[in-house]
Amino acid sequence: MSKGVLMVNLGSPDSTDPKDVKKYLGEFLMDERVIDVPYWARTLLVKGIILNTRPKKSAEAYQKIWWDEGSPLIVLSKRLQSKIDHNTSVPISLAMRYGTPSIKQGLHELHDQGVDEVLLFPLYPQFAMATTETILVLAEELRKEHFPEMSFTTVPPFYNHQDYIRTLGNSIAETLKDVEYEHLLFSYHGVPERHIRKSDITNSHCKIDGSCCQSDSTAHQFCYRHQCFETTRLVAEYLGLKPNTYSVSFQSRLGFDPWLKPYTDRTIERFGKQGMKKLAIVTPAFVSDCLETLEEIAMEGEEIFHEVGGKNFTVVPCLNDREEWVKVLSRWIDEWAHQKPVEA
Ligand SMILES: C=CC1=C(C)c2cc3[nH]c(cc4nc(cc5[nH]c(cc1n2)c(C)c5CCC(=O)O)C(CCC(=O)O)=C4C)c(C)c3C=C
Ligand SMILES: [Fe+2]
Repeated sequence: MSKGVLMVNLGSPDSTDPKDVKKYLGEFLMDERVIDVPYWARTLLVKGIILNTRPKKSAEAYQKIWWDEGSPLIVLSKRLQSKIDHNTSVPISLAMRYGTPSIKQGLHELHDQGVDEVLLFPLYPQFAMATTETILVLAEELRKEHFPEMSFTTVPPFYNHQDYIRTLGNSIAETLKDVEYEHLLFSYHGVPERHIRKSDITNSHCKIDGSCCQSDSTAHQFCYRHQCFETTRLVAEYLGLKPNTYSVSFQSRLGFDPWLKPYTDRTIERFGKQGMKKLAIVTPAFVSDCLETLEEIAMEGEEIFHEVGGKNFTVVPCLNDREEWVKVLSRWIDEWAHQKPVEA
């Protein structure tokens, strides 16, 4: 048996050309775990409505953050992969759930190196059906069809892992060490409330009423909302943050269904209107900076804050290819690679 790792992130369009953005959004939004309505309704919504207007708007947003080497999300994921590759002895491939390099390409790359035992590593701290689950489902479909000799092990969501909490906490502390701020906002990517209910394995726990995420439940294993609150609680504890100096919000909603609240844009606006002048924001649902952090938070978020009288707006960068993070991931991979197979 030969081991290898497939790290998977979300993906980006191939370029900022609206045609490429349309292709990417088409693949992304036609995923039944992202827009979870029946196929006919999804087709009508995505191909009949969203893809007629959104690609132009999204392409303009991508143009504001695009780097000479390409999409920040892809460039940063590649830098992370390359640094981990230097630290570990097992082959590491990188794939994107949407766009390129695809999961199929990543598995082929490992297959060509003789790998038959794969560690699937979704690059998401918190579980969501629109992120972790869709990666695992697609990878398994591809395995059955094209790589039946391969076996998979999965890295579980690491939202409460002490190594992740420490690394995130240190990165926040480093960014904010000489910064004056009145409040630290933990802004997570939003999901429709319906997604949270669908992922409730008990079918009865989830109320999305502010209290269910705090009580003990096996449902939390798959509850994005609970996991976001836990990451926040643990980081706040690690940093010794005082109550009421930090809070949680959810960004990037799409469509008219209720999404997780409070919404980040409205929270920033409210803070400014209440007279807050110095706000810091961290985005722990993303391990790599991307459109959602560089444009929606660092540009749009700052504009909203300034419009309502806010002054200092500080954004904590994602973990990206930070040395401490590279060391943590390399160690996790090495520990998996060198563990002995369980005897039958
Ligand atoms: C129904 C739509 C969407 C759900 C649900 C959703 C969940 C979700 N997404 C991320 C991470 C990222 N999303 C990004 C971009 C993005 N997300 C959606 C829609 C949903 N996301 C759209 C339409 C887009 C594209 C841009 C746009 O048109 O606004 C990105 C950035 C990609 C990049 O190229 O930089 C990330 C990362 C998470 C973690 C998540 C659920 C927890
Ligand atoms: Fe998204």
